[in-house]
Amino acid sequence: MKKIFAINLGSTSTKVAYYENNNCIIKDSIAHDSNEIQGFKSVFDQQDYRTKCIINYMDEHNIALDDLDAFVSRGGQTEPIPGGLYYINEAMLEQVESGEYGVHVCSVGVRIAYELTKDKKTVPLTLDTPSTDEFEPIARISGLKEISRRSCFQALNQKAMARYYADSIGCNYEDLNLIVVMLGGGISVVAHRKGYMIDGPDALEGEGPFSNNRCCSVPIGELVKLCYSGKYTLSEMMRHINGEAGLVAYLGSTDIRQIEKQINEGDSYAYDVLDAMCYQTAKDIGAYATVLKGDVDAILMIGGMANSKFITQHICDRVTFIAPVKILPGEREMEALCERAYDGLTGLEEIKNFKSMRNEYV
Ligand SMILES: Nc1ncnc2c1ncn2[C@@H]1O[C@H](COP(=O)(O)OP(=O)(O)OP(=O)(O)O)[C@@H](O)[C@H]1O
Ligand SMILES: CCCC(=O)O
Repeated sequence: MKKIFAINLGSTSTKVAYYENNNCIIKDSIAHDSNEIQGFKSVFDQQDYRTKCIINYMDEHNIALDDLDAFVSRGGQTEPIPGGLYYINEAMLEQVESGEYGVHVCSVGVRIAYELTKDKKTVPLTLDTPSTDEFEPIARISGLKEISRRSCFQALNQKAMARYYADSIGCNYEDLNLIVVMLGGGISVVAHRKGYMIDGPDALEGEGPFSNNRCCSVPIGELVKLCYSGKYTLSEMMRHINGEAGLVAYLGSTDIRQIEKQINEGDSYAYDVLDAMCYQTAKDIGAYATVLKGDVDAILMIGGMANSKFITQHICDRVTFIAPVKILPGEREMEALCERAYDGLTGLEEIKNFKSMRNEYV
């Protein structure tokens, strides 16, 4: 029997799951106090705190670290890599922790998986990391010669939900053309063509619709002026676009249920901001329909915000002429992490070794 433990670090929670073979024994979410989280200067400073929460959880549920065959974490950001299962190794951690490819708390998870399994038989794994890059060459040409467009979004849930949808209609993911709209902590609209995510945003650093605390695409000249205004250092500016922008900047909250309540009580400003987020998302769906040359089997709305009628309705109003819209709220990240780790352990799927390729082409 294979014993697998999975972790998935989000901004306000740590999701955990324990599987024996392909059977889910426990799936849970450890909620964190937002004041406690905000007290950390950088996401990387949360490592000890999150590790303690995970260990306590395992102790309370009699899950012995030494007995595990795999400890799998949602991945962190590295140079662009093919999708799939990877061993977490030092080369991967060095890139993840450099922050060069974007900063998100999921990056801390891979370090925790690695540290907790050191000198044990347990293998530390990650799957379909946010740096999974299946772009076509045309999608990389940005127009500014020094900057190549790159893929950075919640690839794990994008792939897991796309496969889940394909299964649910009796099709292969590899036979479908989909636009998958992740409405989660961030928003990413991605074109999937026959099993490959051929174009999508760098959702952490400035592309796509604005979301909870990210600004994403903005008028670029104005952004450059703000960078040189003397008001921000480089790291302050990075935090400004990914941490202090989006809904939190306009409305002081990322809680959609709370924002909807304000709207229902007559807050027209909150209405306009949330409507603008939906408008930008719909506009992106239109753009990605052209990537697929109009041949779109379905538009999937996934993630926590897909629970919001306001959001799904306001997006649908503008996009149903493109393709049928399927609303599949939530995520299948823990299932994907555990099931695919099992496939890796039993030889059904290759487990890749991460190796940096970035100096190979210079
Ligand atoms: N039932 C609900 N109704 C409306 N909005 C919801 C509901 N549940 C969650 N949300 C909203 O969804 C967003 C969070 O989405 P989700 O839980 O998919 O992201 P996450 O796991 O925190 O982050 P990530 O995207 O990095 O995985 C928040 O803005 C939250 O307010
Ligand atoms: C690293 C995750 C980026 C996103 O929220 O899409």
